[in-house]
Amino acid sequence: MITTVEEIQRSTTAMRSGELARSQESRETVGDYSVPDARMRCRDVEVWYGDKRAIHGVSLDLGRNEVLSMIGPSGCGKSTFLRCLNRMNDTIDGCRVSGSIQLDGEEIYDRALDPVPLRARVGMVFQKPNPFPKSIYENVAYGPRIHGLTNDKTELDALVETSLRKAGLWDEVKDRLDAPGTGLSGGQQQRLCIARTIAVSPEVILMDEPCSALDPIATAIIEELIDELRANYSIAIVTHSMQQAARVSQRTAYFHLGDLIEVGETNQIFTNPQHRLTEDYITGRFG
Ligand SMILES: Nc1ncnc2c1ncn2[C@@H]1O[C@H](COP(=O)(O)OP(=O)(O)OP(=O)(O)O)[C@@H](O)[C@H]1O
Repeated sequence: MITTVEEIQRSTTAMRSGELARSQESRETVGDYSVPDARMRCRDVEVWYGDKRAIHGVSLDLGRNEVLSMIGPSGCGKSTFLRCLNRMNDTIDGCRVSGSIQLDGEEIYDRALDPVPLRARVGMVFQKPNPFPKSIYENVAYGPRIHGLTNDKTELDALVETSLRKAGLWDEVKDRLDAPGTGLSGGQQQRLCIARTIAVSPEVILMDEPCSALDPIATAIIEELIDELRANYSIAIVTHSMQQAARVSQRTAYFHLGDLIEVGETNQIFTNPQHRLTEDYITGRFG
């Protein structure tokens, strides 16, 4: 136990020199960031907010039918990197992205590529459930309607039902499809947002801390759902919960101050991390 001012100073100096030693460790990514037949392939991605570099040359693949977790201390760039994958950063003033990000071999930052259909192919679920102020039915039907995915009302009804079923919500809402989406519980609203994302036939679903506003029961339901969705989609999830990363993902990427420090099989990252910074984070030495 630290009792005197001198001890506090000694301890602080030791911590600083430890941090310095770690900061001088290699920031080359440890582990294989590539996967065969990747759904998304990111190479040397840099992100700047004005003159501040938030992501430093990150290369990382997202495989087919996998859940990839992105973890790391607050401010390390997880959300920034996630938002690159469907060009959501385009909406932020002063944000610049460079490097290569491909979806099925196609450069998503190509000037000729329209980000609106891209965001249907790479859907996003946010931290706070954000249903439209419309009925449950309309929340799901809106996307397919604007993207012209169905020919008539019968097809649209069927698509709404399928999407709500895939999101595990149909049985709870089938008798009140005209009720407002905002009247559902938080966990149901998040599943409604997932149904809305699924309805436009995405290839990839990005999730930015999708359970952080939910209670443990609603969280467990969403985690089960993520596991089921993996059969049809590639999923990248940002989470602050290492337990959640361990439960839902097959691979985990550890970010630190804008660098991708380590990536590998989730089990290996949590039981046998190769980089000191990863180990410090998962053992709770900082974060
Ligand atoms: N819109 C923005 N404008 C300027 N800087 C930003 C913006 N968004 C993020 N940043 C900065 O970029 C860095 C990475 O932030 P980001 O939100 O991606 O981190 P994070 O790992 O997702 O953090 P958290 O876990 O706290 O959500 C931080 O230094 C942050 O301050």
